[in-house]
Amino acid sequence: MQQIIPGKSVKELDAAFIKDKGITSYKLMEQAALAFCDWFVEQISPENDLAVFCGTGNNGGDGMAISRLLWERGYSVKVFIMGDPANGSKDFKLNHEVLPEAIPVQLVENVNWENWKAKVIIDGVLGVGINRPLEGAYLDLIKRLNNFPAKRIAIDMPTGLPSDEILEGEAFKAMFTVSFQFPKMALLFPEHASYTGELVIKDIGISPDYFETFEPKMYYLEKKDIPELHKSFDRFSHKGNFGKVMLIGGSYGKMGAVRMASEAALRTGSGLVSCFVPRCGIQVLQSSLPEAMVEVSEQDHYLDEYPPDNLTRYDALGVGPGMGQHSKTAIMLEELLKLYKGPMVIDADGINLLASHPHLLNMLGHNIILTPHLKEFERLAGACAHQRERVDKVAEFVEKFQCTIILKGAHSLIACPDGTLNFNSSGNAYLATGGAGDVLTGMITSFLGQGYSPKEAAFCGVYHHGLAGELAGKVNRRGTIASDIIAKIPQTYLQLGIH
Ligand SMILES: NC(=O)C1=CN([C@@H]2O[C@H](COP(=O)(O)OP(=O)(O)OC[C@H]3O[C@@H](n4cnc5c(N)ncnc54)[C@H](O)[C@@H]3O)[C@@H](O)[C@H]2O)[C@@H](O)CC1
Ligand SMILES: [K+]
Repeated sequence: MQQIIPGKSVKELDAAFIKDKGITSYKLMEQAALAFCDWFVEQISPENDLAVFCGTGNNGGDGMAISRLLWERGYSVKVFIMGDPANGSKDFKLNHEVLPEAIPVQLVENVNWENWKAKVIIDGVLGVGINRPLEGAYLDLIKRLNNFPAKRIAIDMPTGLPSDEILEGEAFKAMFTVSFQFPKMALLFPEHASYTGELVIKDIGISPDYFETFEPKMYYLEKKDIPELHKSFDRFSHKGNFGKVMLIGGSYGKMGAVRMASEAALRTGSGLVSCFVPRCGIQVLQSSLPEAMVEVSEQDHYLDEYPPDNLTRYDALGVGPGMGQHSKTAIMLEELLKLYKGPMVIDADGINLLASHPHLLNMLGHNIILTPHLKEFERLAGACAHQRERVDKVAEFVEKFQCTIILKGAHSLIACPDGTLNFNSSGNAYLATGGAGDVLTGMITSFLGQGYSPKEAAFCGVYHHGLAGELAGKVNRRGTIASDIIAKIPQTYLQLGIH
């Protein structure tokens, strides 16, 4: 998996790579520029005139190299330099020197903005070298570019965005950020969505072993990582191999949640799916999901204090969807935690009950995966000012209670008891729809039931869920509903080449 390291470590990483490979830093910059251009030519046709803004550090060096390479590929390019080129970094200067004379170059301070035009703005002003908020001429430039009607593309980082912290002040509002080798952590924060735009990661050839010495252990979960996590089944496999799981939840008016989680478990491949619901749920489930078996609790409208009998029948449990927060249900959850030693996902009202009965937290452990969204997590662990703080709190929580946490959102964070923090790459905004979380619970429960470890189940569940959302979103766009995501689960296996 691709490791994410702090922006301040990038120089050290590059230096180790360059030394080891016996190449120059200029060559590495050229590789980065080529990777950017390979992506660019697929997106933007040469009819568009380009304005490339370059600082005088290595981000500006990238900008210069990209200007040359795109000009060679037939684009009309103009270069604008922010800062004093005489004080530029070594590789900025080298790339400045080899810039073809046909490319016009101007200092930003000399630009007459009246009648200035460009269809595409490429931001190579500052990258991971940023060490303070933008001010003065830098701030003026970025504000101007943000208001300009052009397509905006950032090289490595949008200028002004710190690589690992929350933005203070202003930054370039990119529609696309093409980041080299790994996503800088701040590009994954929800607060920065309008600055990062669509995130593209381009490999520049630095292999994973160069990352290993760096802390913290943060990773980016990508499509290529998923197939090897999957178990293979053959034609002699029987439904027992695919696991027997139970989804526990539902309450009066919220039976859909447990129904969707159960269908998602079936679509993810579970051999047998049972539900445990209040009495009022039996008709709903039996008539809308005939593949699932149903057991009922004594009460009509909520789950009473007694968990289902004989829990050892199940390979995994998923608890919480639509469950409500009745005090009797809290007792049932406590009993479950006492009695069931197999793997378990706890979601939604299950998490809310943990938050309102904190003594239960000490019963968590390696076999348990919690799947809170941001607000549910804050109910568990206290309010957080922003995602940076939340990431730290998630890591602390997991260290303390030794369970897995999946903090849901764009780039869901999977924090594991082995100390790793893993950000997901799949998914899109169409996943933000009622019931999508229930679908995720069903999927992870299914993987646990199929014998995947909690870490493998969390990775596969989150990745496939995001991918199903992407596939559903392609067809249904803003009209995507959770059932559409369920319907696309089988196709995610096809897309990943898994049988
Ligand atoms: N060999 C390498 O080091 C590679 C670097 N790459 C590029 O190099 C970039 C990092 O380059 P640098 O380390 O030179 O840093 P940057 O080019 O990001 O920044 C240059 C300098 O700007 C100054 N600065 C910081 N904050 C400022 C502010 N708010 N206002 C004005 N000036 C400010 C700092 O002195 C900083 O060193 C990466 O983001 C990436 O684009 C890529 O070419 C890949 C290879
Ligand atoms: K930039």
